Amino acid sequence: MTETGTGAAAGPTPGTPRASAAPSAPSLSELEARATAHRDRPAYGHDALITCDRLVRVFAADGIEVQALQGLDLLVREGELMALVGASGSGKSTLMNILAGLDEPTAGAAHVAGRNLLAMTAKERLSYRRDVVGFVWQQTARNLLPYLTAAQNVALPMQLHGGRAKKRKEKAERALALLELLEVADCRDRRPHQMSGGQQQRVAIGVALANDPAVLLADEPTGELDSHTGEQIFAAFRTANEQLGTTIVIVTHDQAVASEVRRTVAIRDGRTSTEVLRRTEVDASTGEESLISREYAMLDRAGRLQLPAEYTAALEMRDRVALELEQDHIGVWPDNTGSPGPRPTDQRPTDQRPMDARPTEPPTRA
Ligand SMILES: Nc1ncnc2c1ncn2[C@@H]1O[C@H](COP(=O)(O)OP(=O)(O)OP(=O)(O)O)[C@@H](O)[C@H]1O
Repeated sequence: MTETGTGAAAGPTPGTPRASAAPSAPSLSELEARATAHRDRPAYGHDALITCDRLVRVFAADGIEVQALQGLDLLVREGELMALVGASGSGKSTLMNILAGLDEPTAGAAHVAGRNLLAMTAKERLSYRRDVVGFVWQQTARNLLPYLTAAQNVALPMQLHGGRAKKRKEKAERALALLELLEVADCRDRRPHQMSGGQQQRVAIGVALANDPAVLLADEPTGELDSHTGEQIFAAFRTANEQLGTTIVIVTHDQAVASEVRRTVAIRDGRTSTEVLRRTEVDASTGEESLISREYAMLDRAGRLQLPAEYTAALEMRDRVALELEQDHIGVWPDNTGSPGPRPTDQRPTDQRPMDARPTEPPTRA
């Protein structure tokens, strides 16, 4: 096997050992062509609605530094309804606060709907929070003003919105239309304490949608609710996504919510680590529909890949691994320095088979 200290992306021709001779120096015209290609290629995330590029957020408290985000990359396309999951302390809320315009990253880049989140003036930040993003928080009490009715709560962001002023009647009509869409029109004249937690959260979604934001952010919106009510809240998000086309990002610990969306991104130690994509497949012969779900590891822009802990533990991989580029996948072997390298695949006992990173036919979980 070829021993290599660099990523497979710069590896040898598939299936052949890495050449030992140094490559010849590129000519001036080759260097020029490379520089032009580099300059002309589209920027990372140019076609995404949300782009987080190597986002870092360091908190300093009592002389101790906490790296809440450690170079997080994330792209969200317009019209997506996706979930963010991760252990407590992995950085989910930190990311949401940055996307909501409530906090600023220490380094990296973040763009939402064409706004650069690191270069907004106080005035731009205010207009961003009013018009570009809407948010729904876990604590139902944080989402609504207690002394206003549901209809008044939904109309309030429209009243605070500057510029193209809507007439009072139009605002009231839009507030009612949103409450109807979210199936809480019957609560329009009730104050929050006269509504259930689930009704309050649906009204809160109405408030977040009032100014027709490009993005709706929700941090644990079903956290304080029982599972049945949680399903109803998730249905309300789906309605907003499908009928209004709003892009929605939901942070959740709720497995039912995470498994309902097409895309779930997991954050680990302040970085995106894995992603589960789901799609519906129809059996050509029976016409039966089934949900196909596949888990992918994230490859960052520097070519770094985080291997799942259970995989590395199963093969006792630590510190170093050996890589081999094959025609359609990359093999990853535990470091067995001092012992012969892995034998060709067909002669290897099953328990010594490498972990394969194939571009096609990844494991499928229903
Ligand atoms: N204002 C702050 N000052 C200091 N440390 C902070 C601050 N906010 C967050 N942190 C730390 O940053 C890390 C990430 O926190 P964050 O709240 O983003 O995690 P989370 O994934 O949302 O967790 P949870 O699921 O428990 O809400 C944690 O170690 C947390 O203690």
